[in-house]
Amino acid sequence: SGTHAGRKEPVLGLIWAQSSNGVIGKDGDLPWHLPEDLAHFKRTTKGHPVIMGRRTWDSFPARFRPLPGRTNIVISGSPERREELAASGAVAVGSLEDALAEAASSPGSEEVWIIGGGEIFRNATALANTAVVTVIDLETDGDTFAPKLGPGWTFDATEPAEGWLTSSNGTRYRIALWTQQ
Ligand SMILES: CCc1nc(N)nc(N)c1OCCCOc1ncccc1N1CCC(C(F)(F)F)CC1
Repeated sequence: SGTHAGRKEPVLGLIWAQSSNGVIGKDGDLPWHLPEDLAHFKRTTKGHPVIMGRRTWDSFPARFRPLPGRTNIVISGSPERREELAASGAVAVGSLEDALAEAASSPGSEEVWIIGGGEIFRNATALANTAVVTVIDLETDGDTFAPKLGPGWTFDATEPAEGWLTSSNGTRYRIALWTQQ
């Protein structure tokens, strides 16, 4: 995406959108509508491999699957599901380790983006070196939550530095960048 191209080592990034109380999902969907975040998500991940869990793949409206212009790597423990996923345009693997190996040999692998969901994020926070978090100024309930970034993570910046951006639909949000050496 260029945002991180200045980095030396390859970017292994986590990208998610969350409410102010840490919700990232509810009943397999996003509990908000934020077009500017969709644009940010597409712009950041375009041209790079994306890694996701099977539930996140299932949460996409079918018209978005597979995300165009990037290798869609989906983690599923079920061999049957892996066959179905491969038939629908994903690269299906059985573990995060296999997903990272697949991503490393995919186009645009100087940046690899882990895009969800909660379980995958939790397993990846120890391995990733970048987190790009859309924080939405909204308290909402949900069933899936953002991971805690451990002590190795440093808060770098938000865009905008102060305050919030306001979406076309009035929702306020900002984008926070964290890194881990
Ligand atoms: C965008 C939501 C989003 N934001 C940031 N910043 N980081 C993410 N990791 C992320 O979650 C992507 C996977 C989950 O995504 C969806 N989950 C439920 C319903 C719809 C979706 N979307 C709709 C838009 C579509 C498009 F390709 F247009 F972006 C992708 C799938």
